[in-house]
Amino acid sequence: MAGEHRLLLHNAQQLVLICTKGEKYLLQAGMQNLAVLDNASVVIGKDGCVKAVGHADAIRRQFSEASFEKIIDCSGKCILPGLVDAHTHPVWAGDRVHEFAMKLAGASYMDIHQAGGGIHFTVEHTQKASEEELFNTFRHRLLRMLRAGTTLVECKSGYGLNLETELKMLRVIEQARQLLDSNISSTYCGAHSVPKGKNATEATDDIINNHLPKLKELNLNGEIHVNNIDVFCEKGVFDLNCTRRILQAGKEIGLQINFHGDELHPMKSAELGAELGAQAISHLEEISDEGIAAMASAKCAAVLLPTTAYMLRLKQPQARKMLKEGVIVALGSDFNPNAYCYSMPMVMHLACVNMKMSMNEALAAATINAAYALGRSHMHGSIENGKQGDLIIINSSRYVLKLLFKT
Ligand SMILES: N=CN[C@@H](CCC(=O)O)C(=O)O
Ligand SMILES: [Zn+2]
Repeated sequence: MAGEHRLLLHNAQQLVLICTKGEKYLLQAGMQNLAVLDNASVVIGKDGCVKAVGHADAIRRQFSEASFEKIIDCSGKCILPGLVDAHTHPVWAGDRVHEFAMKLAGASYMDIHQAGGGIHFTVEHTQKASEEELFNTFRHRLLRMLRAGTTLVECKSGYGLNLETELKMLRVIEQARQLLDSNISSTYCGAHSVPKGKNATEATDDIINNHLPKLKELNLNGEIHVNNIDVFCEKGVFDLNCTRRILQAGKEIGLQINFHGDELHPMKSAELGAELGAQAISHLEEISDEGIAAMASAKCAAVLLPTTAYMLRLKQPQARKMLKEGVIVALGSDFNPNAYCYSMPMVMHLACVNMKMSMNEALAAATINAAYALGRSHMHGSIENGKQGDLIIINSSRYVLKLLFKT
């Protein structure tokens, strides 16, 4: 029987399952006690899903008569589920290296934004760029992410702001979804900034009256597949009221709420997200105690972004307090022209050093919990029967050594 199954990975020194009971997310206790098998094997079926996983001897017995298209000897190596990056801005043109110099000289993120730079600078360049140019740079970035172990990545629009360019970005994301190996969760982020010539209320009206109906139409006829709606809820950008209106309207057309909140100023974004049934909120450096409690009881994931606090010299998000209070903590790279990091191993490393997460907590946050933040943990984020067989093999006998220590 030739190639009855697609793949056998056998004899791994460590096989990091993450969890084993179909958990949709892990809270602190579960994150600290990840499921790991020593001397184990995994079988991937023709459909690309996990068929069996277990101790090497048991798999050998169970599949003694079976044939495989490919067999990889993983002796001395570790197998993990593909990493999940729950927050990126990967489609854009025009670099912002000049702003790094301004920041090093003391300018804040908002100083640059209010002077017309930052997101506005990227919008200007992205509006002018062709779809082909955007696709080519995006493709390169996704491949770099894949090489660093990311197999599911959230990708935002948000450097268009006008309908035409937002749709151009979403088409580019759609093209990558169809042509490349990475799994993508696509996010409409037309409220990433208030476009020049409009105030926040006018921009909000434009999004609700013009952008969202068009997205609904294109989603329904299958031209694009947008999964999430995002808003930059921040002082001087979109206030709580505009944010509420946009997120609510997005939810009404079937999008999951997943937005930027409580980053530079306390906005009560966490409380709003919990109230609206958000799947996730990102950043949260300035979250209130009430916001932490509300997110814990609403099962709304906190997507923490260690590169942002590092690059902008912000205070660190309170990962330890969130974990203690029962929040589902996930991680993202926040890859964008201001935080140029493709690597989830580096993000996990920063989460350990700067946010005081343990190595196991960081790995759970970059796998099952990041998948939950995207509403995809039924198929991604752990190695369990029936889930997508996106795996990484690392050339190390202990996963902590190579993945979290030597990033
Ligand atoms: N804070 C808003 N958005 C991005 C930054 C985007 C940009 O500066 O281009 C973030 O998540 O960090
Ligand atoms: Zn962001």
